[in-house]
Amino acid sequence: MSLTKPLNRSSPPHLLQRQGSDPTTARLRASESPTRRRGSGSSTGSASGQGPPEEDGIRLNPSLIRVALSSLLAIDLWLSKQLGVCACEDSSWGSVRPLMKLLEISGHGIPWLAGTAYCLYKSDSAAGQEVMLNLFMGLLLDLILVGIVKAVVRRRRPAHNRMDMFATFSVDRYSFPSGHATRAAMCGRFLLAHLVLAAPLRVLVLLWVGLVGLSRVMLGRHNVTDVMFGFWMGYCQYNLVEMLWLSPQTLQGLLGQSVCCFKYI
Ligand SMILES: CC(C)=CCC/C(C)=C/COP(=O)(O)O
Repeated sequence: MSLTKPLNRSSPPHLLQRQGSDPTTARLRASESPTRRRGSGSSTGSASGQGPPEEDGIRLNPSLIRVALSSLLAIDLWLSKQLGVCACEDSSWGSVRPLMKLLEISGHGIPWLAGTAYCLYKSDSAAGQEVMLNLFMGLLLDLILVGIVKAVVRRRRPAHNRMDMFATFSVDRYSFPSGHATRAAMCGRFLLAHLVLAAPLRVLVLLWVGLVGLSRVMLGRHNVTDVMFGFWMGYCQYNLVEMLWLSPQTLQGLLGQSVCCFKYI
C-alpha cells in the first residue's frame, strides 16, 4: 500500500527531518502504535530514504497474490470458453464431438478398471499379475483421491458444458481436477514404465494422454487449469503407486494375515 500511496506532503519539514535524522526515535515510535505508524508510515520509511518498512512489504504480498490469482482465473475461464468448441453439436467444431467422446471413453474409469481386471485374470505369469494388480490398485487410488479433491474444492464445471457423461459419481458434477487427466497421466506413466513398448507406441501413449486432456476442454467439461492440475496430480499419483507397490511377498503376507483373521473369527 505504501508503494502506491503518495508521500504525506503536508507533514512539516522539521518533523520529517527529525525522523530522518534520528532513526532510534523513529523505530521507537513505530513499535509504540502500529495503527498510528500506518498513518504516517510513508513519511517514516520513504522520506528517510530507507525504502518502505518491511511490514508494508508483507502486507503488499497477499494482495499481489490475489490479483495474480484472479487474473489467472480470468484467463483460464476465457481460454476454456474459447477452446470449448465441441461443447454441443451446434458448436463451431460440433462435428468433431463424436471423436472427442471416443477419447472421453478411452480415459473413463470403467473401461480401465474392467480392462485391467480382465488382464489380471487372464495373465498366466506372476510378473504380469503383479503389474496388473498394481495398476488396478492405482486406478482405485486415483478415483478416491480425485473424489476427495473434487469434494473439497467444489469448482463448478464450465457453464457451456452439457452434463451427458456416462457412469459418473456424484462428485463428478465438480470439475477440479479432471479425473480423465489424472487417470491418463498416471496410466500413461505406468504403461511407459512397465510395458516394453516400441518407440512409435511410446509416442502414441504420450499423444493419447495429451489428446484426452485437450478433449476435456474442447468438450467443455473442464477449464484448462482443471486439466493442467489433473496432469500434475496423475503424475504424482504414479509416484505414490510406486511407493506403495504391492510385491508378491507383500501380497502373500497380506493374504496370510487375512486367512489367520478369518480362522480366528
Ligand atoms: C464410475 C467410474 C468408475 C469412474 C467415473 C469416471 C468419471 C466420469 C470421471 C470424471 O472425469 P472428469 O473429471 O474428467 O470429468
